[in-house]
Amino acid sequence: MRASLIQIAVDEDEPVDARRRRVAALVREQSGSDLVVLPELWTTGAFAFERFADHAEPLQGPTYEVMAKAASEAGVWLHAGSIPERDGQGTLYNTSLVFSPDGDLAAAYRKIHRFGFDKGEAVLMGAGDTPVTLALPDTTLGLATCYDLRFPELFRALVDAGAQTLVVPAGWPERRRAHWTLLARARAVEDQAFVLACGTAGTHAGVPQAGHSIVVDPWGEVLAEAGHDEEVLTVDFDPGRVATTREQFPALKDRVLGLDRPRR
Ligand SMILES: NC(=O)CCC(=O)C(=O)O
Repeated sequence: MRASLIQIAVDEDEPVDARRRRVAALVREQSGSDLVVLPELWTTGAFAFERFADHAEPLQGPTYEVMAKAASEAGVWLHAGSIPERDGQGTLYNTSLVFSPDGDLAAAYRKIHRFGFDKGEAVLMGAGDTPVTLALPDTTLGLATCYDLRFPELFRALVDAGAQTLVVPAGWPERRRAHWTLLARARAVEDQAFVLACGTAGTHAGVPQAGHSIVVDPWGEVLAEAGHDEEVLTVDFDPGRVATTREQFPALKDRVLGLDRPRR
C-alpha cells in the first residue's frame, strides 16, 4: 500500500481559495498512491484562532467540493485533513473528512480533544464524541486529530473498533516537536498499528510549525519522516504487518480492561 502525506505550508499571506487550488493540484499529482493524507485545519492554520469563525464552512462547503473532486480525479482515498466546520446550530467543530476514490464522503470525524485549555480551540469549538474507523480494501483506518495524539485511550477505542492504520492530521508547533515524534512512535508501539501523522509547515499566527510528518510501523520503527518545509512524504508499507506483529508479540491480548473505573 502506498501513502502520501502532504505537509502543507500554511501562512496567512496565501488566500484560502488559492491554497485550496494549490493543494488540489498536489493531491492530483499523487495519483499512483492508494491513500493521500493532508494536515489539520490547513485552510486557516490550527493556531489562527481568530480566523476560525470567518473561514468556517458547512460540512459540504468549498473545501469538501474541491477535495471530493481532487480525490476522484486522482483516484485515491483522500484523508483531506480537517476543516473548521459550522453546523446548522452555528457550533464550530474541527472536522476531518475522508473521501473515496469516487469522490464520495466515506467518513467524517469531529476532533474529540480540543487544544488550548481555557482558550483557543478549546473555547471556540465544540467537542466531538465519537471515535471513527473506516474500512479500506487493505486496512482499516482509525481517525484522530493532533492533540488527540496525547490521549491513548482514544487510540485503544479505535483499535477495539478494528483500526490497523492510525491517521493523525495535525498542526503541531515546532516548540513541542519532540513530543510529536515520541507520541507517534508510542501510539504505534502500544497499539501495534501503523501511524501516519501529517503536520503542517510554515508559520501562522506567529507559531512556527514542526513539519516532520512521520510514518511509523507497528514495531515502532520510523519508515519515513519529513523535514521542516512543505513536502510530500511517500511511503510503501505492508498492512499485513499489523496482523503478524499482533500474532508474534500478542501484548494486546494481555490488556486488563476496566482499570479506569474505581474498583470495590
Ligand atoms: N492543534 C493542536 O491540537 C495542537 C496540539 C499541541 O500543540 C500539543 O498537543 O502540544
